[in-house]
Amino acid sequence: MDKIKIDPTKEKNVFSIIPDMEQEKKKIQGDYSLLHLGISSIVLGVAMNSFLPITPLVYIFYGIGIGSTAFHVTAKKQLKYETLLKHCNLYKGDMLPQLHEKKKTSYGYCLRFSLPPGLSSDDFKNKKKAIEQFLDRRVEIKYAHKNILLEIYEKELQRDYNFEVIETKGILELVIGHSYNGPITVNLLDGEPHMLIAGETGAGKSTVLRAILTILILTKDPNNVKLHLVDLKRGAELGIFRKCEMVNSFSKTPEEAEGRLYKILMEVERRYDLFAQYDCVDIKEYNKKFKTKKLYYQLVVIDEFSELKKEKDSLGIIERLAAMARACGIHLLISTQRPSATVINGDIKANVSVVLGLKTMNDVNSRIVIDHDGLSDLRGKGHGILKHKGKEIEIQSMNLQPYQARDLLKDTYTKKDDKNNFEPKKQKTVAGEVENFDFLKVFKGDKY
Ligand SMILES: Nc1ncnc2c1ncn2[C@@H]1O[C@H](COP(=O)(O)OP(=O)(O)OP(=O)(O)O)[C@@H](O)[C@H]1O
Repeated sequence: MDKIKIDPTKEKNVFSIIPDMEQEKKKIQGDYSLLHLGISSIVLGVAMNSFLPITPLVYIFYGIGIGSTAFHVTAKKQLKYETLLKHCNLYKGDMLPQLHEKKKTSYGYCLRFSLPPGLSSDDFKNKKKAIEQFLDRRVEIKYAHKNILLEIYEKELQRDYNFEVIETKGILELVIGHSYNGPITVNLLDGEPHMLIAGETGAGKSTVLRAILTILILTKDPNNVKLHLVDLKRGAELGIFRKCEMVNSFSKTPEEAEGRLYKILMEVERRYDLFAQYDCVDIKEYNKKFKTKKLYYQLVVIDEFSELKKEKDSLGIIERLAAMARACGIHLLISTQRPSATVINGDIKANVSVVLGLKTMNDVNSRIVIDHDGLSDLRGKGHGILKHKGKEIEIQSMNLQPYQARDLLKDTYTKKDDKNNFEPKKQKTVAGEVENFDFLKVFKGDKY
């Protein structure tokens, strides 16, 4: 590890400990004379303006003033990063990483560099501490598409957010947590229909899922949304929701889950037939046409969906649902603690585009989840990166413990719960919803 004792705010110190930086020092001094020229020109322009009528000369002074001040500021910024890279030995021969983009973000800045031949992303990552000392800021270094992303944090995200019920407008607009700019929501009816939550054990998947579902149940009309819960930890995590009116089915084992998924797939097919019959393109149009026989939206929630691979058809059905269910109002919210390439395969990735990446064990898993490193550096306990609509947002989920959720939900418990078995209340079928069809007979053996 490099030992550097400098005050990063004072360039003087930097140059005094790095002898080959003398030239940089001269350049910056040159830029300061530009700044002086800029300021004096503006002052002269203002002075002339108050004594003389506006003349072209005044404009020339203003022009020189503004131009040279701007040049000074840009050159100084550029030099700051060049100095940083040189100071941290991040160059090869006389080639520095090239700065391609500097973006203002909710947390500070993100710089995108390409690397010169011979310099690797690991070289960059090994210098994380040195860069942090130089900039006096927390940084994250990520590798994405052959570029290095250097995220500079001007602010820190709070570590603990108490749970609060946040109302959202959309029928399936989920509250994920807090970012630097306040609560963050994802509307599954607005372009990106399915969501994945991935992270190692203890990363906070169950807690964030609990908070999302509690808010959904407390704030949305159960006549518009129904939930299918699949909890392959034998019902231990999602069990607190099973008696809620909004919950349509609850599966605790891979076999039960497979049966339920077949049934949901049949419902997808039935809805497509309905749309074809009544000349509608999707659920929105259908519900507009048939106001008294509306189809409800369905959210299929699967906690630990990698467990489903024991039932050979289940992953295939999930892939199929992810690919075709959106137009008919059926959406997926799936979580896994095994973000391997076989679980989060190409089909899932292509169709489940909203991703909440929580802490992962290593960079390989991070790349599988969000396409670049970074998740292994998170703090855990609900600290995550949300990928949504082409953006990435650092979030902290709200802390909702099971006993708190149970307390909040008790008024929504409308179902009997005998010996832990879920007895779904006989649903009034909407527009002839599939209920008692022998789906297994029909689908077993079919290829999905
Ligand atoms: N947003 C949060 N704020 C504070 N503490 C949290 C938060 N999320 C999770 N935790 C704490 O972190 C621990 C692990 O959380 P949780 O059980 O949700 O993780 P998990 O990813 O579901 O783990 P597993 O896969 O082993 O079930 C718990 O003690 C929980 O209280």
